[in-house]
Amino acid sequence: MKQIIIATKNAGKVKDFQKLLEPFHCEIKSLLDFPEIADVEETGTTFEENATLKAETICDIVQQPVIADDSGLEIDALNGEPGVYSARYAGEQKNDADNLNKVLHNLKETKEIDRTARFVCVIAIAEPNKETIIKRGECEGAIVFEPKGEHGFGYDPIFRPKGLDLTMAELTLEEKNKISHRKNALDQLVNWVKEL
Ligand SMILES: O=P(O)(O)OP(=O)(O)OP(=O)(O)OC[C@H]1O[C@@H](n2cnc3c(O)ncnc32)[C@H](O)[C@@H]1O
Ligand SMILES: [Mg+2]
Repeated sequence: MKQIIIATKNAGKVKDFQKLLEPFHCEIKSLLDFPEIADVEETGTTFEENATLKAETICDIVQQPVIADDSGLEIDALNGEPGVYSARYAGEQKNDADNLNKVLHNLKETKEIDRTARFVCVIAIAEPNKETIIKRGECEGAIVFEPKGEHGFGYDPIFRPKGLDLTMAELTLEEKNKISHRKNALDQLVNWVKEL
């Protein structure tokens, strides 16, 4: 069975990818299986730069196909913040609850109609001696006023996908994976994943 390494230490992303990649019958590993590999410093200013950096750095180390994901939440009323800085929005500790509470605080004067936002996911696939492939997926929606739901991770409890009356965290993993930014990015990479 072919093995793909997801260059992330985020357990929520690993779960998303495990489910999304199930149809391809490959063995999924992540950096949680390689605790000796240090975090890649995300020095880029775009999702594309950071996804490429993570994929290529880890591919250099493991010498096998690597998928990296750089993602985040863009909020229109905050000029696109937290954006590429989503993981550390409320500080270096990278705490999901702190991050979403900071968003709610910064939007407390913002009316429902102005709370539009989108999740962005850029996936980079790096393979030894091949050019890295990069694709972007998005999921449009809005920021609610109170966190709701127990599923998912990160900002899921405060993000309501467009057309739904539920937050992303109130959806099951299967339901999230039909509409998510990560699904929309991976859909463009199906051919590459099949050939890995
Ligand atoms: O860099 P890696 O190791 O992959 O893990 P990370 O958690 O640092 O990941 P990013 O740098 O890509 O930052 C992504 C941020 O956006 C959030 N995020 C990404 N995808 C999400 C999703 O599907 N649902 C909710 N929040 C998400 C996530 O919680 C982080 O705060
Ligand atoms: Mg990160």
